[in-house]
Amino acid sequence: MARRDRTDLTEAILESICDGVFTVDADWRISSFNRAAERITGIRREEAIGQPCSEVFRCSLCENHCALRETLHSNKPIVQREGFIIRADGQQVPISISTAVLRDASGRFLGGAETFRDLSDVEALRQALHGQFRIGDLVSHSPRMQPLFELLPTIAASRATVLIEGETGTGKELLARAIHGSGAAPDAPFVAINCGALPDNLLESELFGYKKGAFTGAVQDKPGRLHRAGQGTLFLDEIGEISPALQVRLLRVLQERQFEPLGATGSEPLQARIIAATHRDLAALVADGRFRQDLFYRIHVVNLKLPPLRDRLEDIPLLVDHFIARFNRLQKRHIQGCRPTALAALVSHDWPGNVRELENVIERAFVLCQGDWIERRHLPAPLVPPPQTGTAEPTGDASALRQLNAEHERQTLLSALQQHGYNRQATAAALGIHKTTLYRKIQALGLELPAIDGRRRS
Ligand SMILES: Nc1ncnc2c1ncn2[C@@H]1O[C@H](COP(=O)(O)OP(=O)(O)OP(=O)(O)O)[C@@H](O)[C@H]1O
Repeated sequence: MARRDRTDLTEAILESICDGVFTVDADWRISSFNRAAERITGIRREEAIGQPCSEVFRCSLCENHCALRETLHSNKPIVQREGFIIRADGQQVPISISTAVLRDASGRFLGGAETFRDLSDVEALRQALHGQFRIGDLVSHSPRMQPLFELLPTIAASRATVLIEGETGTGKELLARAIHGSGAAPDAPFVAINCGALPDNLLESELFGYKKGAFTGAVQDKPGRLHRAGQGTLFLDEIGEISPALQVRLLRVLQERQFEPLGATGSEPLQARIIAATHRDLAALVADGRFRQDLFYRIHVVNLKLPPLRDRLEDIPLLVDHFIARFNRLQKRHIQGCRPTALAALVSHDWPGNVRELENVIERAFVLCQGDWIERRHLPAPLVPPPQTGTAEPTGDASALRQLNAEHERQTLLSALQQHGYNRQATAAALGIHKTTLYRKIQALGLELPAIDGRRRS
């Protein structure tokens, strides 16, 4: 075969494989970059060729564990080393890397070749196996949230009215959006209104809308949110705050599935699905006579309860990673994670503001953190109180405290292991404990570590 034909054939093969492939010359500049590499990294070939590979291929291994550098030094290929890259859009993509030295027919050194495989699907499966759930933007791996995630597709497929209960910041609106987004009409409008934020008459006109001339100042028709939600979802946040008069009007709308804008001569059909939410105990409000029982039953058809964050501490590391990834994407930053001591402080906090408070704490840490890792000093004072003096015994339920400490220790160990690629020697050194102590703790806490090369490390 002629030399030119051989080159064309090699190029055709490179373009047809679904793993990313790039080659570097002796100066570490990229000399070829296939189509799959463009897809996985989000960087176009024209932008990549001729650039130093570490500027294009921003990989977690680049700095200390560059596989290609190791191969070029040792002359030995590396097969499927795991790491992640930061795509051009800031998204983190898990990959596995294999490397080889490139030589011509006479054995002359040409450079190196790296192939990399997108492990996003594998990682998603792995997360599913480890009990992580995600619907829309809502993430959790708490057993307390599991029934909710299991029910969600069935609830989303129905048009039943839903009542979501949960403390402030637990994700009620996010859950409502997830139900809407997983339903039959995800592209239909999702219209939210906070019933606790508006005075009665304004809330009424916002909900029902009005016709021109309905009152002084009504110079033109204004459709209400019941109308604007169309065939989508109307989210009534803080439903527990509406006045008795408006409770009656709302009850009629739900019973008759129609509503009348102020000043209208006829009624309009209600097409939207209603999802209501409250941070109050609505049944207690009914018992106190402050919320109508008949309306309660109308909106209580499906009832979902979001547990507070302090009752699902195991979600904190996952949520922290989730928010770090989001802020990295939004702010074009490359923060890698939280140091174990910072994570331990986060797990020990009570979170009265729930997930929203955690999100704010991470956002604040992004402002203060100039390096790659969020540390304890980047957290606000209430989370890192100065060391206690005195010898007073801790008060409260001892078993709850023990449980919290175990969870705290579990998260600290897991995070440290993760940061050191599950290398026990390095993890023990970082934590300042002996390797056998680390091993004992792993056993005692029943930590399941990921299988690597078919072996399970524990
Ligand atoms: N499980 C979760 N996964 C990811 N993000 C979450 C989760 N729960 C809450 N959040 C985030 O926390 C913040 C607060 O959530 P949301 O507004 O849905 O809470 P809420 O219960 O409706 O609050 P409020 O009662 O104050 O109206 C949002 O930015 C949301 O994206």
